[in-house]
Amino acid sequence: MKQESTAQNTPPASPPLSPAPSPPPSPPLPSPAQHPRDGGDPQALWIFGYGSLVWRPDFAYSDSRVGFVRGYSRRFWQGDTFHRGSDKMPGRVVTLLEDREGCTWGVAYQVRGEQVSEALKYLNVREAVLGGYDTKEVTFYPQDTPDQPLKALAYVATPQNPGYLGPAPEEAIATQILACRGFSGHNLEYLLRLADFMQLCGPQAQDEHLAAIVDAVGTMLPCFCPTEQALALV
Ligand SMILES: N[C@@H](CCC(=O)N[C@@H](CS)C(=O)NCC(=O)O)C(=O)O
Repeated sequence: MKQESTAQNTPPASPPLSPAPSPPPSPPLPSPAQHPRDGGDPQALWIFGYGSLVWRPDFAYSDSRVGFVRGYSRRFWQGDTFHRGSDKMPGRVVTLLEDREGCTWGVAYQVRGEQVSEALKYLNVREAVLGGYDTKEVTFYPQDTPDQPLKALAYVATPQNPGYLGPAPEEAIATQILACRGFSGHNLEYLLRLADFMQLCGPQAQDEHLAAIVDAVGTMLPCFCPTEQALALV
């Protein structure tokens, strides 16, 4: 899918200002030599999104492709106390787990010229400072041209970051998602928007971990829905 960005003229939204505690010092931005360049255009960079970035990149880009990376599985194993949770009730967002058999679908965005520094500056705050993610080079396979893979930059939350929660039963993850919200919205929205994206990718794009959490949420939701009596009090 080749999309002309509608975001080219809209400034990237920055995370909402909030009385959140002052974030830790920003980790150094990847230097131009450090991040993968698009072989075709030395001024271009591809950024791979596989969580909130698939529906809310919020930075200007010149092109985008739906596709996948091999050797990684997506897991709701990163805690989040800003965007989809709080210090008292951290939400769960996704990261990439190295997995030889794994395949993770998402969207790669091409940034060019001045878009590169703007995107990296914005994502450094949203992903690294506020989210605990590090950058990693991955090989991205566009859905339409899997024989022409691209080098891309991905933001990955490793087990060494303080927000990392690690594995839990999908039912426990679903309960946490149903209960949490942050400055970017409810954690359930995060889950369902990602599930919607995967639906759009078609039957070849499977994510059993994501599907199990969505199923668990569907089973539990009636318990979280207000009863008639509770609605009568509204
Ligand atoms: N790095 C992954 C995950 C990104 C992600 O979900 N990051 C959180 C930071 S904790 C975020 O940006 N959340 C914004 C939101 O939830 O709308 C991606 O490429 O999409």
